[in-house]
Amino acid sequence: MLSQRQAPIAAIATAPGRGAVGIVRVSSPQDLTPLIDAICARQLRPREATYLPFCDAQGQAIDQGLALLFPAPHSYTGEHVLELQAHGGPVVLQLLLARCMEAGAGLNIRLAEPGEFTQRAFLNGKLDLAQAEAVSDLIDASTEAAARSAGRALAGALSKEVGELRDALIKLRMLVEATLDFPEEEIDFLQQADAMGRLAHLQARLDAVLDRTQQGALLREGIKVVLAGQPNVGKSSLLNALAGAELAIVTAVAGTTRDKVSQTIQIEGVPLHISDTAGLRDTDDEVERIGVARSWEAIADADVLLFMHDLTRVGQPAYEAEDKLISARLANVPAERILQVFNKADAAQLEGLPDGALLLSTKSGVGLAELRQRLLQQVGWHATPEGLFIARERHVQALKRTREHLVLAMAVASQEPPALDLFAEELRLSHDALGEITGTFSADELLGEIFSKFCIGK
Ligand SMILES: Nc1nc2c(c(=O)[nH]1)N(C=O)[C@@H](CNc1ccc(C(=O)N[C@@H](CCC(=O)O)C(=O)O)cc1)CN2
Ligand SMILES: Nc1nc2c(ncn2[C@@H]2O[C@H](COP(=O)(O)OP(=O)(O)OP(=O)(O)O)[C@@H](O)[C@H]2O)c(=O)[nH]1
Ligand SMILES: [Mg+2]
Repeated sequence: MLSQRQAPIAAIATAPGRGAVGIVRVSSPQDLTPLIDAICARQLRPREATYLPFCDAQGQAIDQGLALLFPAPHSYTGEHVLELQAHGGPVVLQLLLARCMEAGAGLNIRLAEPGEFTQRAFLNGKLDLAQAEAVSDLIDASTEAAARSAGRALAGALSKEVGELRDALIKLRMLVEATLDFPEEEIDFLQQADAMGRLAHLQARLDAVLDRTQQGALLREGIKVVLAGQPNVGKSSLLNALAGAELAIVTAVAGTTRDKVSQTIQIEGVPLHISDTAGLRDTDDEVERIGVARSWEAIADADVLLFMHDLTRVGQPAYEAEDKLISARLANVPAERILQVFNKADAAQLEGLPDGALLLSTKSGVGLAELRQRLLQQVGWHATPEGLFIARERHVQALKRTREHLVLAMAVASQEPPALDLFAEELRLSHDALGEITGTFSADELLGEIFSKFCIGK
């Protein structure tokens, strides 16, 4: 690992394809002069763009571009970074990258792994882990709200919240550890230092951060919504209405949809990955049967199951019989994940419906706005995107573990007599869990997992 880290790396740092300008960048702990001499044929002033020809091994110009040298440690990675800003065609950039590999052979240069520039920035203390993840989330953001929130996380919004919790935790730990050294004072400590009061305060702050982090994770991961129900109830019509486009075929024929049709839309910046599925029924049609099997798979995988009823058929014996069969099979889907909606409100009489039933007409648009709100409510979205930072499920889990150990510490402290060493240990475990977010305590394995999901050149 270490020797790998020490080799210079190179990659095309702009998305492959046609762009006006493209960048090949090199990051190296060693001095890059030999490579610069070979390609740029002159010295570069630090952090100053120089317009020059990029030379191949024969001294022929590959392109005319800007060379930019960031000497260590004042660069993105904290190492020496050379940027060759060229014309953005894929072939010229590949040529330039190949030229860097050739000219850097003596330095043992190799191609960069995905995320390796940012990983080096992390290892050299330029970014903490939460910020490094935000770099990737910024690039991958699928909504404007997600991009803005990733920008805030990159600027350190999550790190700052975590840092404040950490400081409070460290203060408490210092008090406890000091007391451990003077066992005769143990009994008084918890009262004198108001350990319980501090813990309660810390927990309240942690809960606030956890809430914001959960909202940030929703913004990043989005929600998997599956539209299901009997054939012909209007599932595909709803997908089209939500997406604002004719994505799925709609006909009056029951059994129109066979394959799952998926589309990501956004509501208040929260990405919703919506899947329309084949109507649920027993059928002799082989293709439709496979479609229905896929519907059930999608249902099992849904964050929210939007189960649709057809008001023009509710109460009819055949419809109700089918509904019973389906309901029995739905019994193992947690009730809080299911949102029941009643469609075709424009064409039916509306008596005898359950209280709070969500009425809809994909035809007239009635109930759509309410449905959007209910979808967000269902997954616990209550934030306004302004001021939010993007986060990941990993951060949520680490905060939950931090909280668990705080709660255990409180339990220990309220025993008679309190076991101060156990109290100290729970605080330490809480501190460790918190440290996983910014990467103070993170296994190599976790780091590998995180950075491998980046795009190449980042
Ligand atoms: N051309 C180019 N544009 C880019 C990047 C890049 O690597 N190259 N970035 C890549 O992601 C982002 C900018 N990130 C950067 C982060 C730090 C430094 C840097 O030079 N840091 C020094 C000096 C800081 C200062 O002067 O305040 C340092 O940290 O010491 C440069 C770019 C977006 N735009
Ligand atoms: N009156 C009325 N008709 C609707 C409404 N929504 C859908 N329909 C009609 O109901 C029929 C079935 O609509 P689809 O969207 O194809 O239904 P589906 O649930 O996807 O059907 P399958 O793919 O066969 O499972 C079509 O003729 C639609 O025009 C509505 O709100 N009101
Ligand atoms: Mg359909």
